[in-house]
Amino acid sequence: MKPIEIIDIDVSYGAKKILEAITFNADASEILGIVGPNGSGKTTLLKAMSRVVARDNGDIRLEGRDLDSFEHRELARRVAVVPQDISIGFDYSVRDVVMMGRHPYIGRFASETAQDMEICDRAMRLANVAHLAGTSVRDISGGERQRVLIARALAQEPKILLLDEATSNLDVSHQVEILNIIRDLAEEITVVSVFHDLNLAAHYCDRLLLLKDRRVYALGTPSEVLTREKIREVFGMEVLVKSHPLTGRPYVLPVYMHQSGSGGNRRVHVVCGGGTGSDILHLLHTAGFAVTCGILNVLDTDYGTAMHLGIPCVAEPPFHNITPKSLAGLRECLDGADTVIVTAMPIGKGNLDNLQVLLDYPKKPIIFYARDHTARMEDFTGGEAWAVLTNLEARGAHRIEGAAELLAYLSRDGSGCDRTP
Ligand SMILES: Nc1ncnc2c1ncn2[C@@H]1O[C@H](COP(=O)(O)OP(=O)(O)OP(=O)(O)O)[C@@H](O)[C@H]1O
Repeated sequence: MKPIEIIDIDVSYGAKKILEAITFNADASEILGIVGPNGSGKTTLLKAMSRVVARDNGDIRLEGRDLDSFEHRELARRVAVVPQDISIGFDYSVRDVVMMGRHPYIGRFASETAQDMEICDRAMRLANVAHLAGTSVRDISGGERQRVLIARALAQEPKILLLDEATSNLDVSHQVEILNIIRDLAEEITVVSVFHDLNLAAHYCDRLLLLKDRRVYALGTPSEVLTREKIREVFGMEVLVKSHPLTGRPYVLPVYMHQSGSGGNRRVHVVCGGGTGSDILHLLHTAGFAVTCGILNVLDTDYGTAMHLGIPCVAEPPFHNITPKSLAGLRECLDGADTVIVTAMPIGKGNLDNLQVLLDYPKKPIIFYARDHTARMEDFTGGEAWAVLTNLEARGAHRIEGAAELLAYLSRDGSGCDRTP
């Protein structure tokens, strides 16, 4: 029996449908993260799970029992909520607020027992607010208030803890401290938490539920849910997803670029290597060019960038010379390209073929690209390559320095491609 099962629920505010056909369950001893854009219904889902808002239809089962069948105090002994709104109306002390978590256990006319006090003290210690016990909640910071509400939820000794962005007001060290406490607690209870920070969600959650357009868009492990494609689809944001070097969990790096759309799907092939092409691979890809690249070694930084961006790349395994098969792949890319960009990079025997092939394309517009003045072709290119580059330059290939200038050039006449002198 699952601690909580949500079966095909719809939730509305008046005539406005907020959630539709939501189905999932949370396992014992797991942290399930709810992620999704602003307004996608994350808070509403938590409210439905704690019976703060009613569902239109569908079932919610707590320990196999209909959520609606629980008497109020009975429910409060099982489900605790840390809300997004951390305002506390009255002039209570921190200890009073945390002790409210014991109300479901204390009879209406009874007073708190030594055991209640002990649990309350422990909750305050865990949430690092014990030193504020006698202070009014009006006289503490937003982050401290958030920790007080976490302590109140812990004092409730719930089986299911629902957190609505419960660490959003905390500084980074308190965020990690609280989430580590919650991680430890989750060995005994079920935690369902809304996260805006996808990296915290990836680190702390066993599974993620991604909401989009009122529905469950994805449900699975952080690696299954936090993919480039899904994030682009749901958040409309270009990101790189890498594997955290210490934990192996995914981490998400936003690509802080506007989608200019100036590429108009025109085709550009980039000959690069050693990280000299990564900036323009991003730039051209996000600008809407149909980019290909290679030939690259699979250990090359630029190869990694191409793979993260989903750019087709002709590649060789480590420590291999360029094979006829790869050369054929390169020719295929060059045949289809409107423009070829060669980045300023060291060119030795291993990658000289990349350049020599270009001599077979006398009419193909070629740009020698350097990221900035510190990366000039002269500085980086090996002697043997120089003759090829000079030859290409004599045929009209020309130099561009800086990504902005490159993009401006490619966008200038709608092609940047038919300017063979
Ligand atoms: N009490 C309410 N009455 C009417 N509409 C509401 C109410 N509360 C929320 N909404 C609307 O429901 C939608 C979902 O809101 P909800 O707060 O669940 O989203 P969310 O994903 O938690 O958003 P955020 O990421 O901004 O916190 C929004 O369009 C919101 O404006």
